[in-house]
Amino acid sequence: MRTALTIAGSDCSGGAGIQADMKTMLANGVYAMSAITALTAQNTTGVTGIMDVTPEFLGSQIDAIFTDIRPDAVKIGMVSASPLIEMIAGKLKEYQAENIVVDPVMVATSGAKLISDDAIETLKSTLLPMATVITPNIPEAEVLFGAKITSAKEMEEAALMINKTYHCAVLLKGGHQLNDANDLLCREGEFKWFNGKRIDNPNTHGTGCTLSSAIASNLAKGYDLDTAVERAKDYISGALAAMLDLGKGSGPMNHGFAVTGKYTEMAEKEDC
Ligand SMILES: Nc1ncnc2c1ncn2[C@@H]1O[C@H](COP(=O)(O)OP(=O)(O)OP(=O)(O)O)[C@@H](O)[C@H]1O
Ligand SMILES: Cc1ncc(COP(=O)(O)O)c(N)n1
Repeated sequence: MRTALTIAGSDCSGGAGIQADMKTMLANGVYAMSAITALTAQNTTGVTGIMDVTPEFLGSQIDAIFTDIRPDAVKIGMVSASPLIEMIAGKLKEYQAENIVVDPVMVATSGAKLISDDAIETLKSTLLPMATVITPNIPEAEVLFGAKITSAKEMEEAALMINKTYHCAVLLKGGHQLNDANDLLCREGEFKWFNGKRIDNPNTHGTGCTLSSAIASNLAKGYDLDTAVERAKDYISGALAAMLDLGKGSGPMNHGFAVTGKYTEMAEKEDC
């Protein structure tokens, strides 16, 4: 079985972060592992607390994983502080990790800031250049681009600049701000649009985490980047279309929509 690692923060309410990543990896048929960067106290309405792990303990988790079960792909999500980012970059270099997907998480859907300003600079100088692909949404791409993005044309300008500056492929997500379902991949100066069908679902907590983990899972299985993105978009569309409705705010998706069989049949039959 192929394996994938998520290095990210925990979302105790289960819709984003490590929890979304591992559900996504399971649903996409790979063995999921995690190195936790921070505990968050959050739910669908907001984040009430963040407790970072120490860089040393994060390093110990990554060592424990790579010295035993080598991941075929690594997804990196919320990392709030520079020393944690430096630890991740050092360890991934040491172990020559492959298929690195960086979701440059900066602000939660609920509005909470999940990264410090100096950590953004460290992210730019250390982790982005190591990535196979990075997956910013519009506000994150604006931080990397240094200007507002208000149209598909400006998405192309921003993606090209980010691709050239950080020497990594960029999947710029149209997302909630611009066109919801249409994302732009820029690799080696070439563009490819992935046009998804917009699903009318207000429950989008964890969409970014889910998409990046689905891409990592498909890279782990050996698909090329275009195919991995195509399959990841298909998966997230299914998870959104399942129309789960939980919590008082922007709720989580049903990551298990395609997981069917003996152990899920009661929930399917009785809608419980
Ligand atoms: N309503 C929707 N219908 C279909 N696809 C969507 C919809 N909303 C988002 N997506 C897709 O979900 C993926 C995640 O994009 P999004 O821009 O929501 O990420 P994000 O802003 O980082 O997410 P979040 O911060 O909520 O975790 C993208 O592929 C995007 O096109
Ligand atoms: C631990 C963690 N990581 C990432 C996100 C971003 O996800 P979203 O923007 O959907 O809230 C989050 N809320 N929590």
